[in-house]
Amino acid sequence: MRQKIVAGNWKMNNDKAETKALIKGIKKAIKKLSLKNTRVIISPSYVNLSAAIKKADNSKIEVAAQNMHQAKNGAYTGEISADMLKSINIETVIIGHSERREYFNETDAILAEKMDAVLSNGLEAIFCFGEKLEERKSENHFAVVESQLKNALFHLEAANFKNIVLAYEPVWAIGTGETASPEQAQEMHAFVRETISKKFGKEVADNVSILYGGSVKPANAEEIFSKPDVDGGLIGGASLKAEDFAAIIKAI
Ligand SMILES: O=C[C@H](O)COP(=O)(O)O
Repeated sequence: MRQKIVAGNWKMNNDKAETKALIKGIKKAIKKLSLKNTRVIISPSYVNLSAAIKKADNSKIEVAAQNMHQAKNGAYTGEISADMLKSINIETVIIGHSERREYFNETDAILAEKMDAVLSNGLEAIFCFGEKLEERKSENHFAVVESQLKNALFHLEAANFKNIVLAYEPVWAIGTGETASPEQAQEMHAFVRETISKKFGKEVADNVSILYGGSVKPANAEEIFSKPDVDGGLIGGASLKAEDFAAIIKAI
């Protein structure tokens, strides 16, 4: 079912004490919100996932991982498997963030394997995609996004989309302070929904949540979230301050 979602991607920030303190702050700040049909997700680093789950227990906050390896187990030094995440009660994983694509060479083919691993393990994926600045400037942004979706998702079954959240993150808007305009976000989200509809049918497309990510702040969240095909946000920098994150949640 299509849901409103505000997800915070903490990236490589916050040690254990900071993780617990930030969760405490978010819990306090959102305590009185009704959050009907709205999910709040945070995504701390691997080493703090267990502490985060414990701290977020009995609250409105879900905890997700930022990445996962596609293999079941084996000689992959430094990597984390689905079984390991499941063993600490993680149910959601971010896949395909542009920083993983850029700095860790995660290709569409690898991301397709990661999606298979996430879904076959009964986990939920927040699948990220989005064009780079030069691709937008050369007006190739729709083609780039279409190919990212095709290459990583089009081998899946329609039923898999029950466990997929999409996150459009134009790379030029991540951490730059430059946000896609609400119109640009809406235009791309509508295109993504149409692309999903053509391949998997209207019901799947109507029910999938599509988040926008890229310099979402308390000041611009409401306008971006007001667009009909924008179902929420994947928040980086502004998710690291409880008041800012709470203000973005309120904006939904
Ligand atoms: O995953 C989150 C995005 O990379 C957005 O980051 P940002 O809000 O700091 O621009």
